[in-house]
Amino acid sequence: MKLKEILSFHPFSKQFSTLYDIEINEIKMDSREITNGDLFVCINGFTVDGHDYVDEAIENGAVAIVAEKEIKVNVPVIVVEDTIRFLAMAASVYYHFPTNQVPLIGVTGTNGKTTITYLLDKIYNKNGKRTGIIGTIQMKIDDDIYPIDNTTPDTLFLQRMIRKMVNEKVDQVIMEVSSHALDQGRVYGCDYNIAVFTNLTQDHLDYHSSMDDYLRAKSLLFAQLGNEYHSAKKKFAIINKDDPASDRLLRSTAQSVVTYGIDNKAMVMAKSITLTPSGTKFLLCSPVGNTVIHSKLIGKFNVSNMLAASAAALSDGIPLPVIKDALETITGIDGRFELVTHNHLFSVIVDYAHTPDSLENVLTTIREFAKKKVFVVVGCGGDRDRTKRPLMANIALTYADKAIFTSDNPRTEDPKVIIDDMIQGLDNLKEKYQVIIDRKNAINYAIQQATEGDIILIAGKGHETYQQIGHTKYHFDDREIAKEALDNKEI
Ligand SMILES: CC(=O)N[C@H]1[C@@H](OP(=O)(O)OP(=O)(O)OC[C@H]2O[C@@H](n3ccc(=O)[nH]c3=O)[C@H](O)[C@@H]2O)O[C@H](CO)[C@@H](O)[C@@H]1O[C@H](C)C(=O)N[C@@H](C)C(=O)N[C@H](CCC(=O)O)C(=O)O
Ligand SMILES: Nc1ncnc2c1ncn2[C@@H]1O[C@H](COP(=O)(O)OP(=O)(O)OP(=O)(O)O)[C@@H](O)[C@H]1O
Ligand SMILES: N[C@H](CCC[C@H](N)C(=O)O)C(=O)O
Ligand SMILES: [Mg+2]
Repeated sequence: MKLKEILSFHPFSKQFSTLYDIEINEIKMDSREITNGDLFVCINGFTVDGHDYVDEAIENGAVAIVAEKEIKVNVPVIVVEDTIRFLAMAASVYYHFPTNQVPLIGVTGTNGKTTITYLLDKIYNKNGKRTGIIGTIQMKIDDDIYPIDNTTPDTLFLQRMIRKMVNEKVDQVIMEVSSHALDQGRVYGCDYNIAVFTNLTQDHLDYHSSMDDYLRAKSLLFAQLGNEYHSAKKKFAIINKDDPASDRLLRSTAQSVVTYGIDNKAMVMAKSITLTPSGTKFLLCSPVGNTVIHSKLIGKFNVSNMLAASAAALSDGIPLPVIKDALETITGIDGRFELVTHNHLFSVIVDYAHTPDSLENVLTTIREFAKKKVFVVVGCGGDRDRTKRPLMANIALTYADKAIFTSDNPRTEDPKVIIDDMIQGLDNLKEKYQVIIDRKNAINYAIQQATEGDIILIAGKGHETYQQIGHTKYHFDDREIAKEALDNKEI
């Protein structure tokens, strides 16, 4: 595509029309990925400033540069106010506006995003639609899997992947939208037809300056739904009335709203809930009818997730019996409340709880069914919100009989310092916890200690198949380690 075409959205694009008749191979934001004929867009990031890599980009073959300041080089430089905004618009143009060509659901909130995207995936599949998913676990088109690094990828990758989905005739794209992505403009230009809000509880306060700032980021998804009622897509905001943030989000959009809730009056509700160790039963009540759901998913929080998915699907006109069929077919989500198979008389559960609220939800659920002792093996991620560490340790000790505090992904932090953050002020509860820095040893220890009827929760890493120490990811899978430990345990 010609550079002047990429620049067509620019407010002063006419001034480029004769100047920039250059053919662009691809748009790139990383100098290391530049090959001959690419356009390099300089992003001033959190770690480094892309403007410092212009020379490298040109050496690698960049034929033009987009920057926030004048740079003296021997290729054209287009100066813009905000390169992040430019990048998103340019990517949309370059990939021919893929999100205008396929319905797109965005799911945001602290917990439950991945779960809801997989519930929606099943519902749309049961409704005869081909789906594409983008989120924490992977990117997926039908059953083809593509690994991704972030829950919500950067603009270029995102637009490219949605273009791929459109080309492969996907009928519905379902994606998680993280607060980082909203804040960093990774989803600028995405044309959503449905935006779903799960809940807002503490996380990411290393990144957001306050809970209010965190909520502001989440609200951008709802603002992005737009104010016009005659666009090509019918648009709906799906809001959890059980969360105190719901009012603020409701006010962020002018589009139609569908509310859901368990404890507060909403349009889509769950009534007569029965929670058991092997599943959940509830009456799904909606404006188009009621139906009983027998689900294999465990815990009240998963009822909330099922309501969110149902509300979104109902707003899109999917019949209630299809929704029921899908919710009843799903046996579980990878690494979420996943029971590790065993021949022992105690249970091992691997779960992705890595926030105070999710840990509390999972542990209270387990506590309700536990007949004997509950063990929890848990750590906190490095280079992430430090203030959630003592909260998570407190929750572990409140609901479990014994906690083993260990490493999650330490990243560039000293794992011992992370655990010290967790256990600060807990000296009086020393007999209730053990510190074992090595996660494998911690899991082994818990499994050795457990006896008949006990439950062990291994929290924080769920589906992850790596442990990140420093900048390196080593193979590590809680489920594999637990199975190995179970095999070695003498009965
Ligand atoms: C804090 C944060 O969000 N950082 C994101 C940010 O990276 P950054 O600002 O540090 O980038 P940088 O390294 O400073 O580089 C700046 C620019 O220079 C370029 N560069 C850099 C080096 C070089 O040699 N040449 C070069 O051109 C880079 O390509 C980039 O364009 O922009 C990158 C590209 O979009 C992201 O991949 C990166 O996510 C990092 C990896 C990350 O860990 N993010 C986490 C916190 C995150 O986003 N998590 C959420 C999920 C959270 C949740 O809800 O649980 C997610 O969506 O995954
Ligand atoms: N609705 C919910 N409310 C509270 N906790 C939940 C809810 N749904 C799931 N959880 C807990 O949160 C964990 C993560 O769930 P899930 O992966 O669906 O959330 P997520 O929002 O995608 O997380 P991430 O921010 O890491 O992408 C689960 O393993 C479970 O412990
Ligand atoms: N998307 C989350 C995942 C956290 C998972 C946990 N295992 C950790 O490493 O802290 C984040 O990047 O904060
Ligand atoms: Mg997720």
